[in-house]
Amino acid sequence: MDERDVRQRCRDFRRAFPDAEIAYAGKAFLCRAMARLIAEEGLTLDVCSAGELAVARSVRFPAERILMHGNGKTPEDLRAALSYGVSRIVVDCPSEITRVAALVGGDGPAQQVLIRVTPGVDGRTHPAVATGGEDQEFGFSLTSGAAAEAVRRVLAQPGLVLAGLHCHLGSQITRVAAYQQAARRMVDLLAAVRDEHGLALPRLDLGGGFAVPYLRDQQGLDPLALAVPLITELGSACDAHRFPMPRVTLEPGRAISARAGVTLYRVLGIKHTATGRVFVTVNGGMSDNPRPSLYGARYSIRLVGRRPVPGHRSVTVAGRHCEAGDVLVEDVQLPADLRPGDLLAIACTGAYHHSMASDYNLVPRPPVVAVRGGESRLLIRRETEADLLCRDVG
Ligand SMILES: Cc1ncc(COP(=O)(O)O)c(C=O)c1O
Ligand SMILES: N[C@@H](CCCC[NH3+])C(=O)O
Repeated sequence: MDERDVRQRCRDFRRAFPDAEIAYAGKAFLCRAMARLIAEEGLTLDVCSAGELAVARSVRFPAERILMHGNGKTPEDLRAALSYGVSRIVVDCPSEITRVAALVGGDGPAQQVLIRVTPGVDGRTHPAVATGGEDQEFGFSLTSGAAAEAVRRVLAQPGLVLAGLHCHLGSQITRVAAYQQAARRMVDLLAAVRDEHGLALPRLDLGGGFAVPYLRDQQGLDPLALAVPLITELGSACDAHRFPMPRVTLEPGRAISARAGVTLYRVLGIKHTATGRVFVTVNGGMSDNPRPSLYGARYSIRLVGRRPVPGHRSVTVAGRHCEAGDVLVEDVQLPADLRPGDLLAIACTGAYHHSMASDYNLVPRPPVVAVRGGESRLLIRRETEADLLCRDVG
């Protein structure tokens, strides 16, 4: 992980949206050093489990700068959030509203909540990461009236303070217009809440999902390109309803950490199939990067550490797991003299790689190393056989 890159991305967001709260989505990549960095850069942290919160707590991340998300928060998640005193809990289910209120009880300080709204906006992204439309499991529908009903339920709970509304369109969103449309619809709802309850909610959280290009021919969404059109749209929607401009929160995950990450693999073997394909097998795969098999994600890869002799050929880089689908990069040009022992580097692996890694086939998870100014430092050590066995108590 290139530490300077992560810090620069945090600053880019803060500069593009000087009046907004920028909340890093920890699900993209979180460890203690990352939580410290996010705190130092003045960002808020979005956690979605007691586990992510435990990392934040272990570095004393300020509770007033933590949001808790999740469409299925367990009682343990909620208890952890309340006992640490997180700033806001984003409620995502009718029963969660009463559950949080019951946990707060009559004596404790009231808990601030946001309501996660499904705005009915198509982010035009991969269906597995699209959360702005109706037919998926996140949020209270704006269209059906479920969101307005959730507002009534929260307002009826004395232990809860409704701080505002939230929506998240999904991930890898490239269109500014999708965020503008969501902003308009959310302001309509804020105005409807004011008209019904006489209450101008102060906060509007428009989620994350800002696209990152993994390959040269892919489109990203630069915070600077988004900022003016989005904030202008929001301002005119507020003006139209004579609604005071709410405090905006944005929750970038991938856009902060993806490009900082490079994964190194060691070539284990090279095989020619009867059909004429060349498979290069490496010492990792779907256990450190499930994204090709989940979303058909594509990556760039290159030989590092030595100068190849001229000449390339098309190969498929496969992982070491017992699945024919464990392919990291398909049909890519790599040096023809590639051999076992070589190192291959895959770019743009700083988000949703280590955080989605598994122990499949009991292959230990790789370490994470930070680099800065020519120095390297271990952030997460390599998993060992002892780690793999330590929970196995049978
Ligand atoms: C509620 C919420 N906020 C923010 C994010 C961050 O998304 P991304 O990493 O695509 O910016 C996610 C994940 O998609 C999310 O579920
Ligand atoms: N894991 C997904 C993104 C999901 C974001 C979380 N809501 C990816 O790698 O693209």
